[in-house]
Amino acid sequence: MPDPAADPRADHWPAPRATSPVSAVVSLPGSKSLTNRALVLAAIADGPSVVRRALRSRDTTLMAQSLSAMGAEVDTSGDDWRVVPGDLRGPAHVDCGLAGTVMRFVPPMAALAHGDIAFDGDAHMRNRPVGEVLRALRGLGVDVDDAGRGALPFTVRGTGSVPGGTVVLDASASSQFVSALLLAGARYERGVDVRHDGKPVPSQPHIDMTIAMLRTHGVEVDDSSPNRWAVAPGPVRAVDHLIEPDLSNAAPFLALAALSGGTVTVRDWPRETTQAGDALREILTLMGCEVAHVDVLDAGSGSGLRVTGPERLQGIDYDLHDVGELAPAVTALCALAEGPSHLRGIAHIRHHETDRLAALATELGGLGAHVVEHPDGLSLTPAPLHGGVFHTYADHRMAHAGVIVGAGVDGVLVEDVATTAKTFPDFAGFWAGLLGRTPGPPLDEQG
Ligand SMILES: O=C(O)C1=C[C@@H](OP(=O)(O)O)[C@@H](O)[C@H](O)C1
Ligand SMILES: C=C(OP(=O)(O)O)C(=O)O
Repeated sequence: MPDPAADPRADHWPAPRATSPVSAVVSLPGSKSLTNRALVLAAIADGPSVVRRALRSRDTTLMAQSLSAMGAEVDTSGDDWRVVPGDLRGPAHVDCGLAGTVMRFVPPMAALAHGDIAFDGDAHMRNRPVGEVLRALRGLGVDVDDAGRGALPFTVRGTGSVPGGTVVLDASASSQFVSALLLAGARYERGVDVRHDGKPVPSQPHIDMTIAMLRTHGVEVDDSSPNRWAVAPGPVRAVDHLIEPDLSNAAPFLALAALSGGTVTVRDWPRETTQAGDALREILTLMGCEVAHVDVLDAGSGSGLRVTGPERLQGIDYDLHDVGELAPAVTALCALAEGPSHLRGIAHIRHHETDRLAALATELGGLGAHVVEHPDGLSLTPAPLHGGVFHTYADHRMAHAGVIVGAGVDGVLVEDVATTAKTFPDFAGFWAGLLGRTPGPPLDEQG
């Protein structure tokens, strides 16, 4: 008889408990942010290229499909995805799903196509902000029809070229607005000169990632002045990318070490990276963990990042403005800590897959946590937690928060854990395998 409790398709998945210190070495799938940038750049490059160890997940599959729909050849049959740019053309339809990177990054390149490119997505995607990108595109000479909504659904009516030039926008709701314009900007006749006017732009590492990747493609980017990014017109050279493991998706795995007093090593953690998830090294250190890059893994060859959890997990006061996507996992860990925490600077995560501040306050509060919701963050004071249903709001990182709490507390049922497929194939199976519950895929090594 299969164990129904182990079935990640169940509406309410009993999160496995870490009943003893977890000891494991894990290999994680590739970065969503790196994969989707590499795909966009490959599709507008001057020749064919390969995206090695691409992440295969809902967000990256939607990106690949949108590029194919516009005329690029994208072969996703192996682990290394091959992209041959073509003449971009419409009519085509782009399904954004719930992927911010598809909804924001694809319209500026769709503007280079001949013909109409129509965009829509999941129901909640119609609430996620994109109006500033569309307004900026109009300012750069692109015809966009959004019936005045400033949101999905909309149509980009491409003419095969974009004048480009200077544009001012408010990117305080999402760094992706800036990344989107920079990624396609070199292919505009005058390039782009993007200026931000508004409250601080969040997620700076993601803008740095965009700029670093553009430079790898031979694109000239001037980011020497604050709140201004200029991309010179010119070709986007074809380059092969090797995708790093997704460091933000490492959060729940490293959290397991932190909450159980065990040791978890994530293989191939880069020494240098633009990924926001690298901030986990500092955050977990502040919470009392021992964190170290290791050149040779205890269990064999290869390198990685090793985290060993403390006897008593400490709370933190931390500004997550630059690394907001870590907030759900970090908040869940703070709910298990022995001291109070204050997480600040993340008003913008109310526009992520769900209003994450409200969702975290509600769901952790429902399990007994003392959480106060602020306009730009959350504070938590230690309280005994109990089991119950943890709702996920179609948000992969809410599911990560749920399984983290469930590893530390009996009887947590995570609703729709399968929503993790947005950025991590078979997350639940992997997680269950790690905690000794079958079925689960084999891990590299498990102590
Ligand atoms: O450019 C990217 O790949 C991302 C940028 C960030 O978006 P925001 O700036 O909207 O937070 C991040 O949270 C998201 O997960 C991925
Ligand atoms: C905010 C996120 O995703 P998106 O790329 O859809 O904005 C996220 O993955 O945490």
